[in-house]
Amino acid sequence: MASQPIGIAGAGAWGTALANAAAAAGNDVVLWMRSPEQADALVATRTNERCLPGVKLHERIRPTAELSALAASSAVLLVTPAQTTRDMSTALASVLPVAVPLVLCAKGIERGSGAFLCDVVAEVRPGATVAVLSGPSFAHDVARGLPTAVTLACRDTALAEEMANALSGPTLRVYHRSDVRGVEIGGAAKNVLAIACGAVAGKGLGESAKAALVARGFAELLRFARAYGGEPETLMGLSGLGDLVLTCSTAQSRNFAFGQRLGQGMSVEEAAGGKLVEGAATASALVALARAKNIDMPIAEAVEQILSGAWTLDQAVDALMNRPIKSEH
Ligand SMILES: NC(=O)C1=CN([C@@H]2O[C@H](COP(=O)(O)OP(=O)(O)OC[C@H]3O[C@@H](n4cnc5c(N)ncnc54)[C@H](OP(=O)(O)O)[C@@H]3O)[C@@H](O)[C@H]2O)C=CC1
Ligand SMILES: O=C(CO)COP(=O)(O)O
Repeated sequence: MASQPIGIAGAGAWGTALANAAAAAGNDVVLWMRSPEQADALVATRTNERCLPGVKLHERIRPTAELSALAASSAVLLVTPAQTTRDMSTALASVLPVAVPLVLCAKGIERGSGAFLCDVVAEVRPGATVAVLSGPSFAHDVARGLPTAVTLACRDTALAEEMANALSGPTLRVYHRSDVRGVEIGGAAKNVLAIACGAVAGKGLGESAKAALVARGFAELLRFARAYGGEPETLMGLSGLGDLVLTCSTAQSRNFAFGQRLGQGMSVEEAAGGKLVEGAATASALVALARAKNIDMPIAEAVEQILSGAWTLDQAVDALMNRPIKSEH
């Protein structure tokens, strides 16, 4: 794997941080972005000031706006927003040999279709190998070389191990697993739950309420994953509980910060502030999938009702607090 470069499609905060980590792990990296101007700027300045300010690009990274430059990669990490997965994997299918695995790094479920992102890729790139990389990892932490651990899942266990080894470096530790579905569910669902935690913080409802949301949110996550074929052990690991705890803890998370601003009384548009909020894009699909299998997900449901304008935050709190008392599970 080390003789060929690792390809990265998407040079936002996470794509750039992963490019640096992959290069630090001893790989040549081809970093694709859609804007030729941005690629020229990265080549000239060796920084990505717009997305990851203050971080120097590793010398083994080659920025480009030519998608075909990814064709010789040993694997391509797709690091554009979840809702671009269909278009991006279709575009990649036209330039990548089918043998090149695609590693999905976005966290979400496709809106409208309700499709898991791995299934989207399987549809547009039949026969190709798909993997998922997820876990508690802020781009800025990884880029600063702070110790971080994530999970890479692929049904081909030997390939999962090979890719995890190739991406692991001095400060990024990549575990491997075969449960692709469990890993992708953890990443997608925790963003929706983090919006609820942020709203609790923004409204000043206290640390006890926040801890209750994390615990009850995790119960929702487990229920959902079980119903959709994820392994409970996966959800108890980095990509489930680990990422839920991280994202529910700090306004460094865009999802948490978005919820916090909602809690302070801002509208949905104001609260997003032009930033990528994956939980807001995924909430309706997550809730629709839960309803389709009668999975009880009151916190995710409350987030969706707030985002759709059906409930105020006060109504959501009332709804959650006035559910029938029941056995905890
Ligand atoms: N940031 C983080 O800490 C982490 C993020 N993630 C996940 O990674 C994914 C990306 O997040 P992040 O990098 O932070 O987001 P950013 O907003 O920083 O970057 C998004 C990138 O995607 C590009 N992009 C947007 N739309 C398209 C499109 N239609 N076609 C091609 N490229 C497009 C943008 O290009 P342009 O600049 O031209 O608009 C930009 O380079 C998300 O799913 C997120 O949940 C996962 C772990 C950590
Ligand atoms: O997924 C993340 C950390 O693991 C990043 O979360 P945000 O998208 O909420 O910033």
